[in-house]
Amino acid sequence: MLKIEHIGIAVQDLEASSLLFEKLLGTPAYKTEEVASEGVITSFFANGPNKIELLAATNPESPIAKFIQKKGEGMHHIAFAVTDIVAEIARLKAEGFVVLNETPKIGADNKLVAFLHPKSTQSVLIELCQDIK
Ligand SMILES: CC[C@@H](C(=O)O)C(=O)SCCNC(=O)CCNC(=O)[C@H](O)C(C)(C)COP(=O)(O)OP(=O)(O)OC[C@H]1O[C@@H](n2cnc3c(N)ncnc32)[C@H](O)[C@@H]1OP(=O)(O)O
Ligand SMILES: [Co+2]
Repeated sequence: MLKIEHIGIAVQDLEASSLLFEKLLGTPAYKTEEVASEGVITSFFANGPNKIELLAATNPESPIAKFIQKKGEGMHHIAFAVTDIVAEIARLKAEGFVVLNETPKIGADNKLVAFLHPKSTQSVLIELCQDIK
C-alpha cells in the first residue's frame, strides 16, 4: 500500500454536505462524478496532498443508502493507493482478508477499485485504488 488515497464519507444530501466541506476546507469540490455501478454520486475535495470523497446514494439499493439507514451519515471507508491492484488483492486474500470483488472495477476519479469486507478489517471498510493509465 502506497498511501491513503482518500477518505470516504457517506452523506444524505450531497449539495448541503459539499457546502459544509467547502466552508471547512476553504476550497470547493474539484470534481463531482456519478458512479452508476455503485449507486453513488461523489464529490472530491483536496486538502493538501489528501482527498476527501463525499458519497450520496442514487438509489435505495446503494451501499451508501444501506449504510446511512443502519449507521447514519459519517465515515464510510478508507481508500489506499496501490500500484498493482491484482497483486495486492492476491496478497491480502492470502493474508486472510475477505475481498469483496476479486476482479477490480471502475471507480471514481479514474481508478480501478476493490473492497475488503469490514468484518475482516476491524469494522472499517477498506478500498484499494489503482490509477488507470
Ligand atoms: C465511487 C466509487 C468508489 C470510489 O471510487 O471511491 C467508492 O468509494 S464506492 C463506495 C460504495 N461502495 C461500496 O461500499 C462497495 C463495497 N461495499 C459493499 O459491498 C457492502 O456495502 C458491504 C460492506 C458488503 C455491506 O453490504 P451488506 O452486507 O449488503 O450490508 P449490510 O448493511 O447487511 O452490512 C453487513 C455488515 O457490515 C457493516 N457495514 C456495512 N458497511 C460498512 C462500512 N462502510 N463500514 C463498516 N461496517 C459496514 C454493517 O453495519 C453490517 O454489520 P452488522 O450490522 O454488525 O452485521
Ligand atoms: Co471511495
